[in-house]
Amino acid sequence: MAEALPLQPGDPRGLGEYEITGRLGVGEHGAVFLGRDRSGRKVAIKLLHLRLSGEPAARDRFAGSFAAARKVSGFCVAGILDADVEGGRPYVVSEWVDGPSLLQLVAEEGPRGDAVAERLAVGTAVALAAIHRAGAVHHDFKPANVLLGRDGPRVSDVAVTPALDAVDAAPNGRVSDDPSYKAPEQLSGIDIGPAADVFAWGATLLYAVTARPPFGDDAPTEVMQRIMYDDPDLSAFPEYLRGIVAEALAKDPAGRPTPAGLLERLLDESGPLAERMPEGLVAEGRALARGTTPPQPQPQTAPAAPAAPPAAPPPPQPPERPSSTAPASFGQGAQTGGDGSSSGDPWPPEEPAELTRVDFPLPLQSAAVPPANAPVHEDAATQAIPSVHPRPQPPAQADPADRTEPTPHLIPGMGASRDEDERNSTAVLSLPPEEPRRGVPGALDRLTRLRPGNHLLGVALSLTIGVLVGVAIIALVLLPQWRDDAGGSPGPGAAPPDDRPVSAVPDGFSGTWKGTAVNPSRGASFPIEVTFTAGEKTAKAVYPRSHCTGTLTLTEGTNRQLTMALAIPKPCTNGTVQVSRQPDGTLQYAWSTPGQPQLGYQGKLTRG
Ligand SMILES: Nc1ncnc2c1ncn2[C@@H]1O[C@H](COP(=O)(O)OP(=O)(O)OP(=O)(O)O)[C@@H](O)[C@H]1O
Repeated sequence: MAEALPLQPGDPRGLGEYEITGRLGVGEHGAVFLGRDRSGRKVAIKLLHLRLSGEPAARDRFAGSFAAARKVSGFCVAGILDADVEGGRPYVVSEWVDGPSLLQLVAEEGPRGDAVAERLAVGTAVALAAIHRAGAVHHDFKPANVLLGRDGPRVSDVAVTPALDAVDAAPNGRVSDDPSYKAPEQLSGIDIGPAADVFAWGATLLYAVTARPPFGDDAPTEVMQRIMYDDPDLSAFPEYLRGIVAEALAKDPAGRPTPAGLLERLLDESGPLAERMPEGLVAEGRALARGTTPPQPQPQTAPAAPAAPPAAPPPPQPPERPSSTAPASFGQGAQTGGDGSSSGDPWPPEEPAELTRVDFPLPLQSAAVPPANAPVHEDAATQAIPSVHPRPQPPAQADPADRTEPTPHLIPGMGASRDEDERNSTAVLSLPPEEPRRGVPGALDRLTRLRPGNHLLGVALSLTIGVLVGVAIIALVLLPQWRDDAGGSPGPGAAPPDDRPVSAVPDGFSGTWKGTAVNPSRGASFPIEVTFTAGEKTAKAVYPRSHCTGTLTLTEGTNRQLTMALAIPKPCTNGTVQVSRQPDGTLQYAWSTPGQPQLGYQGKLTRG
């Protein structure tokens, strides 16, 4: 690969004090040129697609974002040398790195082996630790920004994204960006901090060992969905790296190690990596892990590395011939471990492993647990046990046995005390106060006020009234409820039908419903199909784009709204679903999972 491509018509020949000599490439934020400073040193100059407003505050914010980044020193960073925001087109000058990006190398030569993975892991963790230690963040760490110099990996584009964010030129989570290496919090826009770089570190390493985007290569919305909910397959890592990468890819930023924490683990005395890394890198990494001043950057030459290759960056080589120019540690050349044994990619280069599609074996969230206070409907028989109190339930009434006021007995002479009997002899045959009188026909009401001539008549009247009251309760309260539970429509005058509880899917939900759910905070959307059958306790949920079919199980519901637990296989995610009938005849479908409201999505489904 040539050092740089020729300049094109329209490319600048100079920027400020820098002479432009060639083109290194074009990224999303602008073209990168090879240049020379006054001393003749080669530099990389990124000319940003950005016109800052004349507003001084925006320029200050933009320039300020580089202030911390310029303090970053270390052998694993392509250091920021200069940033100009005064001219018509801002540009950022950084150290030129003689080598391809990790993206280029893996795209051309396939997945890297264990030795490269571990060198990348340590080198880039050192870079991130140095960046964070300087008070900066990267926020666009990805394979394109890991440059493979002849002496090790170097992280480029430090502070460019935060600078653009500072002037609202690159809002986080923008759907047009490739989200593959963004952390969940960057997609949701909540709680974005240095931990996002650690997530990107894990995702970038996964790309290096699989040659596949860590969360698939579908549409950005699908990728975002997987970043938010799914754990990628890490089986391509050697065991000693797998656990560390898994922690780096934790969905919750608070659950991720810091770069210093990564280094502590990676360079642990008892671990296998330290002795395979260049001494200078180990010293720098351990100092960063301890929070002490790192030693002067040392070249990252591996302890027993083979003779350094020629200076030119590694071209994509045809497999027939060895790469004489590839970086010793990253290209096709053999890698040598600290013990002198070959621990790197062998020559001829290993065939890219027959990789299965990146898999997402475990849904993030376990099956949703219904709220603790949610009534658990058992079977239809127990559900049908009559309750004399129509729902919504009134406050629980005390057991009559606990009352201080004795309840008048229905049958005169059977009161709790003599006094009571006397009271009852003149004013009884009323219903107990807890029994609602509504629904008792007027004739019965009058009957209850009759003074009985003797106990026999009283007993007869009481029994008659009791039976009639029971019949009335059954007719007015229980029958409509039974009809509802069976999916029937409520009788006239039964109120309010929509809020009546059900233990099975009511008629109104019956059929197949289709629509699209969206997560507005992530700009993600995906189609959903749900099929309900009246009288069933479960329904079928299909997410066609992700090829998932799940089961919704009713946990609680009314004629209008059902709360259901969604059990669905990977790559989709379990959760709690609420479906509610809308006045316009549609269904509102809302998915959620406890404690993570930003992950929720919802949408309107129509029958069909
Ligand atoms: N400091 C550098 N030294 C050598 N080459 C560089 C340097 N910085 C960038 N490049 C090269 O320039 C090209 C474009 O880099 P750039 O950073 O713009 O890409 P990107 O990261 O994909 O884009 P963006 O960061 O804008 O999304 C890449 O091929 C990269 O290898």
